[in-house]
Amino acid sequence: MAVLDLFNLKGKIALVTGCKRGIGKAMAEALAEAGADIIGVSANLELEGSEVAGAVTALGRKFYAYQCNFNEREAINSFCAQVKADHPVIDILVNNAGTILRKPIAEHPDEFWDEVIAVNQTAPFILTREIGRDMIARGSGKVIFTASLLTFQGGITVPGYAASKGAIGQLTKAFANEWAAKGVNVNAIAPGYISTDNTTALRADENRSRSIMERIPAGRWGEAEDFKGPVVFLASAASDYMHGTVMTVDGGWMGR
Ligand SMILES: NC(=O)c1ccc[n+]([C@@H]2O[C@H](COP(=O)([O-])OP(=O)(O)OC[C@H]3O[C@@H](n4cnc5c(N)ncnc54)[C@H](O)[C@@H]3O)[C@@H](O)[C@H]2O)c1
Repeated sequence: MAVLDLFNLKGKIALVTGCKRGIGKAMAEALAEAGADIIGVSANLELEGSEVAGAVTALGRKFYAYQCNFNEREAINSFCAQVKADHPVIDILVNNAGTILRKPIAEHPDEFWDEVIAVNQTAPFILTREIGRDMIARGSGKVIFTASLLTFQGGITVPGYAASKGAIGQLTKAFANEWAAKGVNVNAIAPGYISTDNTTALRADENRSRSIMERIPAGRWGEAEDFKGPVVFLASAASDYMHGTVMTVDGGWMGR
């Protein structure tokens, strides 16, 4: 196969969670540019007529909008049943949706812990198990988890986030160990410090923002667009021999 054909996703269908904005939106658009139709899912009924839906359809690809609050276990189960009934074949699953709730550990409420673990850890586990089950039956599929620098580090005031993203690193390996021989690639992308709504407060704090930037070897914060290449790579035949990898996209932060 010619090398550029390895990245071609024509005829594939990709489910991207949390694709209304930020990294998920850039990834959905990139997968569509590479040829895939997109199933988008968001916590609210906000994807109908959204910018991402417009961008995907303008490329001549289909966009299917779904709603699911990943903080509700029953909603996840019904979403999985519905999307599998509507789309018997899903080739690519991108577990991007995530949330972060900050408070020092001594005052950290149970509700913060429960919500962050539910959205960042339990939902991607259930989705991957349910949608991946059909992938292993077919003998092909690509799963991409979204990790973080806090997959490797503890962070400050975000214990649930660090615990859930650490778990994502382990789940990536656990799924890969069972599914690599069944033709399904399971890998993760670990973003560094990226300019999205997730980091608005951090970037507004001039001192913290400057000290973060001084530690990034690339000398700049990341942008959502920096994830377009990595996601297409992990979703395509170009990465067929990659299993259980947590790929940092962090301007060099982890190597420092
Ligand atoms: N921005 C960064 O610096 C950074 C760093 C490391 C990891 N990440 C991870 O990258 C992913 C995308 O983050 P982003 O920066 O684009 O953030 P974002 O806040 O712009 O997007 C997060 C997405 O997740 C969705 N989401 C949140 N809670 C949900 C729920 N209960 N149910 C369903 N969907 C829900 C949101 O609707 C949104 O579309 C997340 O998993 C995040 O943890 C981001």
